[in-house]
Amino acid sequence: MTTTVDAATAPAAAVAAAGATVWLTGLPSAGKTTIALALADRLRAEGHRVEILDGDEIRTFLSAGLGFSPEDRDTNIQRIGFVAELLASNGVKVLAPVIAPYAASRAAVAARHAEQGTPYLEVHVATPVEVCSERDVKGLYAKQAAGEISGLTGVDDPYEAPTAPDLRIQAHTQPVADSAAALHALLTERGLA
Ligand SMILES: Nc1ncnc2c1ncn2[C@@H]1O[C@H](COP(=O)(O)OS(=O)(=O)O)[C@@H](OP(=O)(O)O)[C@H]1O
Ligand SMILES: Nc1ncnc2c1ncn2[C@@H]1O[C@H](COP(=O)(O)OP(=O)(O)O)[C@@H](O)[C@H]1O
Repeated sequence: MTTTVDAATAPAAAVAAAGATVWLTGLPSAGKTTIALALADRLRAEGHRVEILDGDEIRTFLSAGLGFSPEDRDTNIQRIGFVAELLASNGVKVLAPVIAPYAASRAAVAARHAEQGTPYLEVHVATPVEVCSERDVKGLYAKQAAGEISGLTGVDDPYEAPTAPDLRIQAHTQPVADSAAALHALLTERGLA
């Protein structure tokens, strides 16, 4: 059973009360967090309850001690997916700007949501690695190039791009507001905003 609300007929209050998880997957510095923050502002202004489960922050608490091996990344994703589903099934719009490089990990999160009848949207923030490495918000690309770190997603570690996301955003070709608007339109189309 799905909890998605029919946008055409549902009152605004019901749409605002419908929970969902929106997972923004993409490379480091792709713009996942920036777009999630812009969408969160808009949703909150419209009366939605919103939580952002940011990969970076989660690794400080919920996933403290985990590294970036395939196993640790999967554990991280499943933990975030678990919390996201709990929140979403209680009426929260959950935005997860988390790399989630492996298709199987993402599929497991989607399956958990499907089992519970909780709406789940996969969004690929498809900024190319050349643009991400120029932005290099945290200096990781420079460190990898200098040989100070290895295993950087999209450079010397895998990134399995989604083959059929609910939405693929060419985020580098448009302003942040347009990316957030595209995501908002998707939520509206699904009866979630
Ligand atoms: N080796 C390596 N590869 C990828 N990312 C790295 C690495 N080391 C540190 N970081 C920084 O960790 C931030 C959070 O990563 P995530 O939890 O989203 O990664 S994962 O989904 O578990 O793969 C991630 O945050 P974002 O840049 O916001 O995506 C990175 O900045
Ligand atoms: N068109 C754009 N869309 C999204 N972010 C952009 C864009 N142009 C520049 N940026 C910048 O790129 C950086 C992306 O960083 P961030 O959102 O933390 O990425 P991620 O969460 O994917 O690691 C931010 O500093 C943001 O201001």
